[in-house]
Amino acid sequence: MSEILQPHIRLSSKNAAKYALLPGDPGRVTRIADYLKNVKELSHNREYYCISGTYRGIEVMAVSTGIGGPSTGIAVEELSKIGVKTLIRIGSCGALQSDLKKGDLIIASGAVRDEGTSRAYISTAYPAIPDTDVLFALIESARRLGYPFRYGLIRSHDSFYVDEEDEIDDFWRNKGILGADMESAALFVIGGLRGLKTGSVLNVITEYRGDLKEDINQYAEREDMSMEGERREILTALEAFVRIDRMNP
Ligand SMILES: O=P(O)(O)O[C@H]1O[C@H](CO)[C@@H](O)[C@H]1O
Ligand SMILES: O=c1cc[nH]c(=O)[nH]1
Repeated sequence: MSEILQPHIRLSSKNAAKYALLPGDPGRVTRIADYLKNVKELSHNREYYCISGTYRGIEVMAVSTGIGGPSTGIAVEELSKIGVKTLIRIGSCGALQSDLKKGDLIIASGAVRDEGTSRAYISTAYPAIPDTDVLFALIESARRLGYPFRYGLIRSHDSFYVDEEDEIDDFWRNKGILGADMESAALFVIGGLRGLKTGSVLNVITEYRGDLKEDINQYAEREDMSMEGERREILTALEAFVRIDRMNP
């Protein structure tokens, strides 16, 4: 555990909690604060906005990762250095299956490693999977809260605006992949290599063959079911921390 100030998240072991929520968007950190008590603003540097607080008596942090594997990898490494042990991504994603609707949750049981960051660490023979306790805790929490969700494989990618994105989506859809994000694979692989417990719960903000740009604009403007999905994923992850903490107090 390092007392040295980490250069990107600008935190040291003095700031660490056992549990961290990892949204991509710094704006989501501000909204997470509404679910916590004793909220403290810890740091804000580049894409990393970091707060701490308590949820049902448990100390948690929320740290934004920015978009994509590289900035997520930096956050995960630096959080690990200061002593954070359990990290759950709460992200937005695009659905690849037609039964998934806006505001539904996808709990990732593994990620296709179609991005560069995890490959910079180790060959794709190494699996991108969450910690089993975290996965089960997320599933149980979503079930108890009564939220619509599916669990299964997702795809993490670096290719938001490539010309062939529809064809790529169709390829993975036909392999049964539920949705697409840009960070979960890096989180799972780096977390696995560093001995961390990781998980990922994603809010469907655009349906299969939906209007991606329009839907992301709606999310940025905090409209419709995407905000309800965000509320659901935050509570699912916080309740998962409570379950995990009961198992390993
Ligand atoms: O909403 P966040 O958590 O950033 O997640 C998704 O949104 C971004 C793209 O709009 C990517 O980071 C993708 O993974
Ligand atoms: O389609 C989408 C939507 C959000 N994030 C992604 O990575 N893909």
